[in-house]
Amino acid sequence: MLHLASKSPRRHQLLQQLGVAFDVLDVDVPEQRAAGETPQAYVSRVARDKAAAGALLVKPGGVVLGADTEVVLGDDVFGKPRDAVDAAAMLRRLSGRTHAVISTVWALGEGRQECAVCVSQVRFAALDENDIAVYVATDEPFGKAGAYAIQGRGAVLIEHLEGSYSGVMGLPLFETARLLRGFGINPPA
Ligand SMILES: Cc1cn([C@H]2C[C@H](O)[C@@H](COP(=O)(O)OP(=O)(O)OP(=O)(O)O)O2)c(=O)[nH]c1=O
Repeated sequence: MLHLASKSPRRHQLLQQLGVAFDVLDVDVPEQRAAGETPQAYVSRVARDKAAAGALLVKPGGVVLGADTEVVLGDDVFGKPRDAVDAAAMLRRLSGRTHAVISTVWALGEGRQECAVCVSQVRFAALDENDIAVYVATDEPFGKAGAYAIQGRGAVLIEHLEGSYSGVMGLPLFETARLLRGFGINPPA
């Protein structure tokens, strides 16, 4: 049995796209970057913690997926904004620049643990204060790493994407499908 340890409706929707049967586990793990932790190491640790928290809830023999997505600019990691001021500050930093979106997925099964990493580059258009205020007022930035959603109105902010659309949205499907095959779960082609 496959389990997705995630509260993110985007991840549920993306995993459904693969056509595999799964259920959803409600897990809550702290997302706090440790001093000196690289962005890649942080994303991987949080994704693994989610999968490990889920693994405590399931019967032996199951496979648990956990994922984490963060927006990274230089050494700064932008998670989900705390409030509207934080969201506007993130969008101001992303304006007119290229940032990375790192999505890591861990799969934990009996006697087997594997992870996949997906890094995409996203170039934002130059935004003025009005663009930022209008977008924040849509409420879309909340609950999204970096305060935007590629799958929503945020699409109009993105000049260029190099990488994986599903990875930016929260669950890189090519990498996840490959990971699952290693656990004997074969998404139908
Ligand atoms: C960049 C970007 C992120 N996001 C979302 C995906 C994730 O839900 C969220 C990043 O936060 P995460 O901490 O990765 O995930 P989450 O807290 O929403 O869900 P869970 O930990 O329970 O699995 O940002 C989008 O929906 N679109 C985007 O374009």
